[in-house]
Amino acid sequence: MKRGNFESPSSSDLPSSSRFKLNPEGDSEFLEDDDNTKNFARKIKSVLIQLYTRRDDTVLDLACGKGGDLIKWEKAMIGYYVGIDIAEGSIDDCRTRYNGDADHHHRRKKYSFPARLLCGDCFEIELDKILEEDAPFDICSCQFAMHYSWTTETRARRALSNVSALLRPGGIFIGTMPDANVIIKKLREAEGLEIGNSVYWIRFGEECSQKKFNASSPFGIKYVFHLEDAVDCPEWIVPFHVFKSLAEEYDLELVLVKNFHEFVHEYMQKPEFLELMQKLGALGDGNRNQSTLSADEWEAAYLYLSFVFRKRGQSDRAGTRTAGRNNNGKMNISKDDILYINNEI
Ligand SMILES: C[S@@+](CC[C@H](N)C(=O)[O-])C[C@H]1O[C@@H](n2cnc3c(N)ncnc32)[C@H](O)[C@@H]1O
Repeated sequence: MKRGNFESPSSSDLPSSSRFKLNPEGDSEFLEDDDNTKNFARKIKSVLIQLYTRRDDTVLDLACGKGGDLIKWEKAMIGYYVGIDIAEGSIDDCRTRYNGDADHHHRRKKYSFPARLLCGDCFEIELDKILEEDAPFDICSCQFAMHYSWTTETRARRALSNVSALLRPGGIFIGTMPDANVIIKKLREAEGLEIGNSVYWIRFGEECSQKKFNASSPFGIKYVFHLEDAVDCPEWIVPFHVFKSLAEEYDLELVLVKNFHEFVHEYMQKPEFLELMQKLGALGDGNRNQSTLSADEWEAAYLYLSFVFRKRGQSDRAGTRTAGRNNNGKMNISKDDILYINNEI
C-alpha cells in the first residue's frame, strides 16, 4: 500500500504581499466604483471567467451560492445562466440579486441574460435529465465548492459526471478550490494538527495524527476551516492528481491548474493583462486606493488553486447556438420558478 504520496508544492519564491484583498467566500458582487471592497478571490474568479467565456455562452454555475458571480457573467456577456445550490437561503438571495431587487447592502442592477435557478445537491443528484432542455452548456463553473463533493468517491464521481454530461464537446469547466498540496505540506511542517495565522486556521482531527494519507483512499479526508468573518465549516482534501485522473475518466482534459499565487503572477501582474484588468475594474483608478494584502492574507491565498478542464470532442459551439435553448430561462424569477430537486429524482 502506497502511503503519503501527495505531491509537495514547489517552494514559493513569491512576494509576501500583494495589492489584492482576500475573501475566499467571494460571495458578493464586484463593485467597480468601490475601491475599498476590492476582493482578491473575486478578482481571480473574474479573470478566470473573462479568459474562458465567450459572448452568448450558456453557463451552468454549480454551487452558485448567493449569485456573487452574476455580475462577472454579465461582464462576460453570456447568453443564459443556470445556477444550482443546496442552500435554500442562498438560492433565494441569488434570485433577488438576479431580479435586481435592492437591499440595504448592495447597489442592484438588472441582468441582460435569462436565468434559471435550482435548489438541490449537485454532487448527489443526476442532473442530465433535469437540465436536458437547458444543456449542453458552453461553460460549467464551480467556484470554491468542488471540495464539498470529495466526501466519498461516489459523490466525487457524480459531480464530475454531471459536469461532463452537461457540457458540450469542447465546453469548459472552470473552478477554484483549496490546494491540497499546500495544506498537507503546511500540516506536516506544523507541530500539531492545526495550521493557520491571524486570518485563518485549519484543524485536522486525531485520525490524521500520523500526517500520512493512504493513496488508495483519497476521499473523506476532513478538516475544519476557519476564515475571519466566516463560519467554521468542514471541508475535504482533494488531491489534485486524483481529481485530474477522475476527471479524465469523464472526458474532461486538464487545461490549467494554478495555485492562486502563481495565478496572480501569470495573469494579474503582467502587462499583457493590464487591459483585461482595467476592463474588469480590478486595478482601480491608476492604482490608487488599492487594498493591500497583508502577509497573512497573502499566505492564506496560497491555500487555493484555480483549474480549467475542457470536455473532450469536436467543438460544436455553432450548432448548440441554435438548439432549443433558454426555454426555462426567465428575466425575472419568482419564488415559484425555483426548482427544488431532491435526491430521489
Ligand atoms: C464558499 S461558497 C461559494 C459560493 C459561490 N460559488 C461563490 O464562489 O461565490 C460554497 C457554496 O457551495 C454550496 N454547496 C455545498 N455543497 C453543495 C452541494 N452538494 N450541492 C450544491 N451546492 C453546494 C454551499 O451552499 C455554498 O453556497
